[in-house]
Amino acid sequence: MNSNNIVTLNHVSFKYEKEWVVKDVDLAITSGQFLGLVGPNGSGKSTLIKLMLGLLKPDQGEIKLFNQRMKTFNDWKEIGFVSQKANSFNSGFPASVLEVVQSGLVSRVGAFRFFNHQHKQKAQDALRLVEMEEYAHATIGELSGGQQQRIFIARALVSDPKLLILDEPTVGVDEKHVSDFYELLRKLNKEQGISLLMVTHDIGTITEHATHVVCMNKTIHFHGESKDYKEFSEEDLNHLYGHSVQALTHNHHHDEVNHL
Ligand SMILES: Nc1ncnc2c1ncn2[C@@H]1O[C@H](COP(=O)(O)OP(=O)(O)OP(=O)(O)O)[C@@H](O)[C@H]1O
Repeated sequence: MNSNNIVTLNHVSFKYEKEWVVKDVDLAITSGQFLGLVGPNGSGKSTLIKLMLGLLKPDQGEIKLFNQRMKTFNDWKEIGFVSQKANSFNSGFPASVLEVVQSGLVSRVGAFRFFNHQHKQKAQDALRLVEMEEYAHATIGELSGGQQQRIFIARALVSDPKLLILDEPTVGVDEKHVSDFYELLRKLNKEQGISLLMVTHDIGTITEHATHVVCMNKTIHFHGESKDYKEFSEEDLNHLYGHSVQALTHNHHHDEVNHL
């Protein structure tokens, strides 16, 4: 047992129906890491995250959060989650940015109580962290995909989590804003000390940002420091993805990356 472990998976396997989707996964996320999770379409990345969040139950193996068994763990404010479709709000959706961010505190406040000044302050602090303070009173649907993404990160940060899990957060973010987005993640990781787990298809760029990389296709094929992932050969990747990924590692355009 490592006291720095935030998430620990021991021999975790899961199937929705007959086929294993996650098979015998051993993995630890330790405090301070920025872990990039990559793998082909349908390789079990989102399923693995749902298992970590307690939304699915493993068929085999065990998951611990902060060294506590999932069954007894109830400190969910320690884990923030931003889902895949968080940045596709309909432009008519009638909620202000501040309301969306405050809604991240509902589990603390209780569904039928009102937000007080302190909650509003926390929401404003979270907006400052993602550099969206001036949009507090804007309507969420008016913002661009990239701006909405930041708001949903603020919503996940409002309860001061130790781990932030992001499922494909750069999808829908304008390409010219992707580097600003990575800069935000760097700041959260290095300056705020928040550990990050990010699912991404950007196998070409993730090693520049993440401290560690996990590459999976049902089982884990690589888990280590980003610098060592670069040595995981193109041949290994082609084998794993079942086709040539050479072009993809040098081209970060989403349309092409999504073919993985
Ligand atoms: N609710 C479900 N019921 C049945 N099968 C499912 C369900 N959700 C996912 N699957 C299947 O499980 C496998 C893994 O899916 P998962 O979404 O975890 O992969 P992924 O790596 O996140 O994929 P992508 O990169 O395309 O988002 C796929 O074959 C998928 O079709």
